[in-house]
Amino acid sequence: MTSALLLDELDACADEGGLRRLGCAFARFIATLADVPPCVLLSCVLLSELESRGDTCLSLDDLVEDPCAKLHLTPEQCERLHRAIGSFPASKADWAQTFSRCEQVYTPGKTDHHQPLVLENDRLYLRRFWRDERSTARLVGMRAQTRRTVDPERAKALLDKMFPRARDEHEPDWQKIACAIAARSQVAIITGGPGTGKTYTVARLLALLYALSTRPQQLRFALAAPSGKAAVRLKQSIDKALQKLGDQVGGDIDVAGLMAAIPTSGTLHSLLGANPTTRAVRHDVNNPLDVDVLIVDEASMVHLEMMADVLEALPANAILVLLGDKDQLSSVEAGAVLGDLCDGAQAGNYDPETAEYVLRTSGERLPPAMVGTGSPLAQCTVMLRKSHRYGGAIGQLALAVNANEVARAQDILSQTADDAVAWRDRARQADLLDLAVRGRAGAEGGYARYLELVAAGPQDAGEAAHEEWVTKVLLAFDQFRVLCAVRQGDWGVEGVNEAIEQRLIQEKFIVRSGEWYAGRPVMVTQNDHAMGVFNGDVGVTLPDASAQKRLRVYFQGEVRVKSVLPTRLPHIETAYAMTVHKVQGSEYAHTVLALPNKSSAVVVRELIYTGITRASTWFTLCTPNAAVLQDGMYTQTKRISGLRDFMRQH
Ligand SMILES: Nc1ncnc2c1ncn2[C@@H]1O[C@H](COP(=O)(O)OP(=O)(O)OP(=O)(O)O)[C@@H](O)[C@H]1O
Repeated sequence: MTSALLLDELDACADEGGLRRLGCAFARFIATLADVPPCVLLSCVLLSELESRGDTCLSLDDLVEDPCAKLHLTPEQCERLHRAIGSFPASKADWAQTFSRCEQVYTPGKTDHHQPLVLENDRLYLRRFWRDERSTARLVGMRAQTRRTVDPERAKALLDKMFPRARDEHEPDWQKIACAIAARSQVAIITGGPGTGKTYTVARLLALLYALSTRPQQLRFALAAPSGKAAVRLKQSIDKALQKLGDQVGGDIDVAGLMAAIPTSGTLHSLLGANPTTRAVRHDVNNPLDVDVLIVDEASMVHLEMMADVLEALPANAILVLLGDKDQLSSVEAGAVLGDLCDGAQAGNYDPETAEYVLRTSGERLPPAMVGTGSPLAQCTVMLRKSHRYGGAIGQLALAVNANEVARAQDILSQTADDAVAWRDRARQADLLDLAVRGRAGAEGGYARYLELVAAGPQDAGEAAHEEWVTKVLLAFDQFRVLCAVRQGDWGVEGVNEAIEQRLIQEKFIVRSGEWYAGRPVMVTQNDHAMGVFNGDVGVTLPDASAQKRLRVYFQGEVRVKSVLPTRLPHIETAYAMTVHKVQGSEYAHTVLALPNKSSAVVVRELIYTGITRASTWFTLCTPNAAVLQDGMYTQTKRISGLRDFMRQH
């Protein structure tokens, strides 16, 4: 009876917009399977809500405090739920007992009936997240314990060639250390902020593996990233780094042979042969990937399910290298895998045996404070600590935000000596629109530049001139971007896009007669394999090369531009302004970050850090209310996950 009452109250909360319907439907489904106490049904709804926020499980500690508090409901709605439930288990042990008595909850050690819920390590899981966390921990743990044999003299000779030491350099060369460590590992993690040389390092790692291999011509490499754009960027950066390396090392390493052996880079979805509609993958433990070395870039964006799939599909003797910035926003979907795996990366936690190996193979001495005891994975993890891209204000600002030094961040933002950083505080939306159209003094950017190119059109008739023009327009558009933290309101991506469009019409940069017009930038919001466009791809609408001036949307492909008819793109949104989440893995010469006028759970330190580090040359912060910056910097997202605990068990 109370269960029925609770389910009705939950539906009422969903009707009022306070809860996702999916969670309520899940609770109803569980109630049809067995006689389940109301507090367990509420936990089902909570699990579903938490999943939508990126958590993989529900901690019993949170339940003891107040299960309703986590639901973000009104006090009145909470009271109704409390009334329907009656009383809650009083302690963590009582909650654990309630769950373990429930038929629909599996507790490891008991008979497994494939129940939809699982209780382990004082956490309640939906079964698929429990399975993925366990399997990720098991497979990463197994790989971390496997050592490959490396000839230390040969490795040192190669590493010395690839990383010549500057005379005045006294700090350890973490890039060289990363290569030495990764060369003996079946799984390696190379983490670091933007411009710390993750790609530079991995290009050298590939050269090292190639040169150390007894059968280099047969080595099968694969490069992948969570988004198409990041995949394209990875291959371009590796090619560039290898070309330079070839000039540096001459004939000592067959860099040309290596470059020929490296295929184009793709998304993780395409690597695994994922079916976009069913989530099924073609490659798994029974049909493993045909690779010896897999490099995954932007690993902070890889969600739990994807990481578990990659690990399952990778042959046991293949080398997996994860590259990413552990401090960036986590994946949109549930999990914070890279952050969890990099738990001790800052501290190092290297064993004396690792320190000795690193010294022998690279000549680098690990700082004594970082040597002690650590997990097997810590022996395979390296954090790069020196930015080669930012010496100035942007780098300092990113560091201050990351270290939660609010006053220092505000000082850097307020200084006027360095044009790289500017702060528009107490901004009105009109200030943001000025920035969006013309940029600011001391910094290039503003959408006027690419729209002037659009208006000028190709220099000549013919396909070649058209393609040259399209490439220039896409390049110019990609120099500048307005980023928003939220979706709704005057400072959200929807309102800002609309306002920028109106301003561009007023200033006659665009002529809009319908939904589609020349110059309209759009972002794809759903993968479309048939059209070859993927979630997050950004293109610009332009007249095609024919005399009819029919509009097409042009995207930068890996080698050439590709185009799609607007009518073939049902899932897009205008992209003058984009959310910070959507631009992870991208970089613009000038980035403008607009924060909303009220603090919210979305504006957190990782988001501000990720926004700042999208800028390569100029960064402008636009805040209607400076308190939102402060509040955001103080707040760090803590995704609930049991991966760290599972890792400790392996
Ligand atoms: N040891 C080094 N010596 C000289 N230049 C370097 C070194 N390491 C990196 N760089 C240069 O610094 C720039 C940034 O390096 P890279 O792109 O590898 O960094 P990243 O960490 O992969 O950046 P992102 O966060 O954008 O992915 C590149 O131009 C690279 O050539």
